[in-house]
Amino acid sequence: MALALPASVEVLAPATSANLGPGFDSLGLALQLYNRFSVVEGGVDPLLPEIEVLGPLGSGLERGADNLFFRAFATLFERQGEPLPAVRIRMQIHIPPGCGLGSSATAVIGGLVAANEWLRKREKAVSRDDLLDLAVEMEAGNHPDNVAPALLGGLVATTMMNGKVHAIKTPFPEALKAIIFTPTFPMDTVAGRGLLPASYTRTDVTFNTGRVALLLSALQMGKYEVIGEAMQDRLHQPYRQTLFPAMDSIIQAAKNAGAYGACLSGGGSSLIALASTRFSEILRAMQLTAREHGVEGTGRVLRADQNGARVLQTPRTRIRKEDSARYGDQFCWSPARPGAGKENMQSHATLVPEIAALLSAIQLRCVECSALYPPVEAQSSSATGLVPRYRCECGGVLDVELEFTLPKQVGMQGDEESWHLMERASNASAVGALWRQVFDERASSPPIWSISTDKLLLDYSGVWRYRELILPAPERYVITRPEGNTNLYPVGMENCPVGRIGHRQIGTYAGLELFFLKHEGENPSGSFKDRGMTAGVTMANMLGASAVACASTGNTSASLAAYAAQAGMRSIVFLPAGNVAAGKLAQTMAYGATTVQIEGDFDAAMQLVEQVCNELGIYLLNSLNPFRVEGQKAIGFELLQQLDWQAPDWLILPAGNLGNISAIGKAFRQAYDLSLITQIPRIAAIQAAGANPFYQSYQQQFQKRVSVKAYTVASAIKIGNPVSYARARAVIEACDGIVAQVTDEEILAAKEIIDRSGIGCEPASAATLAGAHKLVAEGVIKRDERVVGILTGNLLKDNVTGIPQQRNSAVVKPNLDAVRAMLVQ
Ligand SMILES: Nc1ncnc2c1ncn2[C@@H]1O[C@H](COP(=O)(O)OP(=O)(O)OP(=O)(O)O)[C@@H](O)[C@H]1O
Ligand SMILES: N[C@@H](CCO)C(=O)O
Repeated sequence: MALALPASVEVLAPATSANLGPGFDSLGLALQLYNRFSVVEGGVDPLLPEIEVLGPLGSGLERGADNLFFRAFATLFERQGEPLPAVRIRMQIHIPPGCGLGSSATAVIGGLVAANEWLRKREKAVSRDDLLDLAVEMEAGNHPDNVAPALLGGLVATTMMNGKVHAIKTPFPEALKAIIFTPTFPMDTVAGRGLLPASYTRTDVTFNTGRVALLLSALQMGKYEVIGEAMQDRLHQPYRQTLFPAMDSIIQAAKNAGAYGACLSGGGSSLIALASTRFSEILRAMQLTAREHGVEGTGRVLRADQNGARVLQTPRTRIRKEDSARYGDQFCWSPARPGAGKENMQSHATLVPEIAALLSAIQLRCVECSALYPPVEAQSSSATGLVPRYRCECGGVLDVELEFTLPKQVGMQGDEESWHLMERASNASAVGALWRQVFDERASSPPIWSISTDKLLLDYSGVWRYRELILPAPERYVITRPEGNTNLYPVGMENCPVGRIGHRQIGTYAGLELFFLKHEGENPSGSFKDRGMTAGVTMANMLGASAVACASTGNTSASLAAYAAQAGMRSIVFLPAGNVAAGKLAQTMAYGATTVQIEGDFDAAMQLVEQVCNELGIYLLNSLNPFRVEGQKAIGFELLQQLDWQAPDWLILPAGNLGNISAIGKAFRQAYDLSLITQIPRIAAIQAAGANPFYQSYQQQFQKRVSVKAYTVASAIKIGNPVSYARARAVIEACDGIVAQVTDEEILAAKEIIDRSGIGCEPASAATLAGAHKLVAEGVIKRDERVVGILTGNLLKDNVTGIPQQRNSAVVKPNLDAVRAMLVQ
C-alpha cells in the first residue's frame, strides 16, 4: 500500500543573467542555479500564508502577504477569478537576492507557474504567453529580460510590443560556462535604474545595437573570440559603475585570465564572465582583483539552464509497507541512538546527538539541478523512520557539501589567540599552510599499538587523516583497516633512481621524464575502492545499517565485503555473471558476502541493486552513494601530500564508472580552494576503446550523453553507462582535462611493462600507462611535464588476463643438470 501524497505543487526556477552587456532590458540567459518553491494546501487564512525560508541567503526575504512569490501566486488566482486556497509555502533559496541573478524573477515565475499548475486541476490554467505578460507586469512592466529566460530557459531575446512580451529562445552553446562573482553587497534594481539617463546619444545607441547583433551572431556561429568586444555596453553599466567602482577592474581581470568577455549581470552586483576553459583561474582572478579593491564575494561556475522553470514530479521509489514489514528486521538499519527501543525507530531525532549534529551540517547537492537535500530524511512509511538519499528527484546524482573547520592542533596549544587570528586570516596562503601542517603532523605519527588510541589509528589512515575534508565522523563509529598510504613510485626517466632499471622502463615507455605511479592496488583489499568504502561503511555504521549492498565488476564487492565484515554487517553484492575476475570473486566470497550473479552486464546489475536497496531498505554503497566519492577524494589529497603539496601538471587514470575522476577532481578543486596547492592539475581520463561512452561524449563536446554495450579485457572498466557521468564531465571541463581511449592490445602491452618492472597491476590499471604512452606520443602531454598516473588494482586480482601462463615456467627433475639445461635454453 503506497501512501497518498499531500496536495501540493513544487517548482524549480532558474537564476538568470539579464542584459549580457549590450542587451539592456532585452537579452537574458538562464543558469543552472535554482530556487525551489513548494506550496501545500493548509493553514487558516488565504491572505496570510505561512512562509518558511530555507537557506541563509533568504533570511531577509519578506515572510507575509507582501512576499513576491505569494503575490505572484495570488495574482493568477485573482486573474482567473478562482478562490485562493490557504497555503503553506516553503522556499529553498540558493540565489542571492538583489545581486543581479534574477532572484525576483524566480519568485515571480515560481509563483505564477505554481498557481498555474494548481489551476490546471480546475481547468483554469493559462498559456505560457499569458504567464509571461503577467510576469512582466509584476516586474514593473518594463523589463522582460529576467522573467523570460526564467520561464523558458536558454538564451532569450525579448522585447515589449504594444504591452505584450515577445520572446525568442535560442539554445546557449554547451561549450560555454558562466563564471559568476557575487560581491557581498546587493544592488537594488529599481534604485540602479534610477541612475540611468532619460535619453542617449545616437553614438551610444548604435554602439550598443551593433554589439547586440554581434553577440548573438558570435554565440550562434561559435565565434567566441569576438565576445569580449560584443559584451561592451554604454547604456547602463557606466552609470551603475558609480555604485560599484571596482566593476571594470574585475571585468578586465576575468578577460586577462582567459574569459572571452565579461559584464555586469542584470542590475548587479554580480559580474558574469563567459569562457570555455580555465574556469577556476578566471574565478580566482576575479576574486583576487575584487579583494585588492576591498570587495569580498563568492564565486560560482555555472552552465546555462536550457529548460526554464519546471514543476517537479516525485518519482522516488516509496517503500511498500508490506515489503518493509517483511524484510525490515532482516535488513533495515536501526539508527544509532541512545537506547535501542523500537519506540524510537520513527524519528531522525532519535540519532545520538553527535551523529544528528554531523548529518545536519551536511547537504547533498544535485549535480544536474543544484537542488539540496539532507543526507537522510525522516519518513514515517519506512520501517525505521529513516530514508537515505542517493538521487535527486530530477534523477541527478548528488554531491556532498560540507563546511570545513580547521582543527586546533596539539602543537599549537597555549597560542590560542594566534590560532584564531590565523584561522580568520584573509591571507589565503597562511590558511593553506595551517591545513598542510595539520595533515603533515598526522602523517608523521605512525601508531604504536601498545598505547594506540582510535585517534592515532585515524591519523594513520590515508583517508581519515583528511577527515575534516571528507567526513568528520565521531571516532568510535569509524570503520577503518586503516587504508591508504599507498606508494607513489618515481618511474620517470629523470626522477627514477638509476639503479631501478625495471621502474625506469615505465618512464621510458611513457616517454616521460618526471613520472610517478600511485599504486592504489596496495590498499587492504587490493584496490582503490577501500578509500570510498571506509567512508561509506562508516556512514552505514552511523545510521545503524545491518545490511549493505552494491553492484560491482569485482573490486567494489571485495572491498564492501571486507569492510562490512569488519563492521559486523551483512553484505550483498550483485555481479555480472561470468564477468568478474576470479581473484575478486574469491575475495568477496571469503569475506562472507552474499553474491547475486546477474545474467546481464554491470549496467543491468547497477539498475537492479538501486531498486532492491530502495525497496528493501538496504544501505546502497555503489559510487552513486555520495559518501563513497568523498572517501575516494583521499587519493588526491594523499598524492598531493606525498609531493609536498606541489601539484603535478597532469593526473592520468583509467575511466569506467567515473567515480574516481569525480572524487579526485573534487579533491584537487578543494585543495586549491583551501590554498593547499596553487594550481589544479589537468586530468586525463583513459577509457578502453570497447567501453568508451565517456570518450564518445567528450568527442562531441559533451553535447550528448552516450551509452554503449561494453566490451574489454579490462573488466574493472567494462562499463557502458557510467553512474558518475555528470560529476566527471564537470571535473573534466573545470580542469581543462581530456578523455582518451586505448585498445585492449595497448592495455595489455602496458600491463606487461608494469608487471615486468616488478610493480604489477590488474589490466584496467594499465590503461593509465597505455594512455600516457599515447598522449605523450601525440604531443598532448609534454615530455618534461610532471605527471602522476593511478594504478587502481592489484596484480593478483586477475591472475589470467595478460599474465603468461606457460612461459618461464617448466617442471624439471630435481637435480642441477636438469636446471642448468633448462636455464640455458
Ligand atoms: N524567493 C523570493 N521570494 C520573495 N521575494 C523575493 C525572492 N527573491 C527575491 N525577492 C524579492 O526581490 C528583491 C530583489 O530583486 P532585484 O530585482 O533587486 O534583484 P534580483 O532579482 O536578484 O536581480 P536582477 O533583477 O538584477 O537580476 C528582493 O529584495 C525581494 O524583495
Ligand atoms: N534589464 C534589467 C535587469 C535587472 O532586472 C536592468 O538592467 O535593470
